[in-house]
Amino acid sequence: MDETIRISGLSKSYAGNKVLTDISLSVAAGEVYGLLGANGAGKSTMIECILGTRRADSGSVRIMGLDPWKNRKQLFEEVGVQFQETHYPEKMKVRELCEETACLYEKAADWEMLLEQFALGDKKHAFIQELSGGQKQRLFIILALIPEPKVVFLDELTTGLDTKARRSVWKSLLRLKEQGLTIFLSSHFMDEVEVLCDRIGILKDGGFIFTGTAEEAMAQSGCGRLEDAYLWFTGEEGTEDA
Ligand SMILES: Nc1ncnc2c1ncn2[C@@H]1O[C@H](COP(=O)(O)OP(=O)(O)OP(=O)(O)O)[C@@H](O)[C@H]1O
Repeated sequence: MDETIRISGLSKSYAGNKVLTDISLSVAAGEVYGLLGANGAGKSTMIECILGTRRADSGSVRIMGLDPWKNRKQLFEEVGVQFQETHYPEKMKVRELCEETACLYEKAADWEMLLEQFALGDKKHAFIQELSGGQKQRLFIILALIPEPKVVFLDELTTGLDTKARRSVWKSLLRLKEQGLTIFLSSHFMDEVEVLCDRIGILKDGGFIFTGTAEEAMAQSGCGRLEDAYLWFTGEEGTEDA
């Protein structure tokens, strides 16, 4: 197995509150890994600690053998990132943002083709502030793909997208997966996870309460649907109105 991401003993606290405790994980080349967990479970923290945009308290991370702290520049030539909250100047046009992003990389994808692929071709000359929430989300995915990455991190991939846009994003990502892209994503949508992910990890109380395939999650829980299996593992079902 060619390993793309290796995480060993990753821990992170905020002001003494433990969010991640001794997390270890390995993601193979070409694999799509889905990180699941309730709001506040630590998914974004984990992605940020993996990428080195947030300092973990302990543990080590290697992405394609590179240390995100020590080999930052080299790493970000190979890694695409879409963060959950991304702020870009609103007075900038879509075309300008894509061009500027492409300039940062030695080799860059054909962003005009990506705009077409993600149904934003007609928004090339629009200001970012004129885009809807879902259109911005798709633009952020495109920006993550501009470096022609070997691995891409997508935090809450399709939050805010309508049904058609979600399906179109899935299709594009499956095409990229076929071409060998490794994808690490977080999601709250079980249908999405079932379509895209080879393996999932469910975070709760700082650690993984399940790792394996969606089928294994359903078999272990005795649930016929992934959403029910997820609720079974997390114990979230029926807790809201109790
Ligand atoms: N900068 C910070 N300072 C203090 N606490 C933080 C900080 N960032 C996150 N937290 C806390 O850490 C916990 C994990 O947050 P995180 O954003 O990683 O969760 P998440 O699983 O991505 O949640 P969501 O699904 O809501 O996006 C939460 O309790 C959050 O309040």
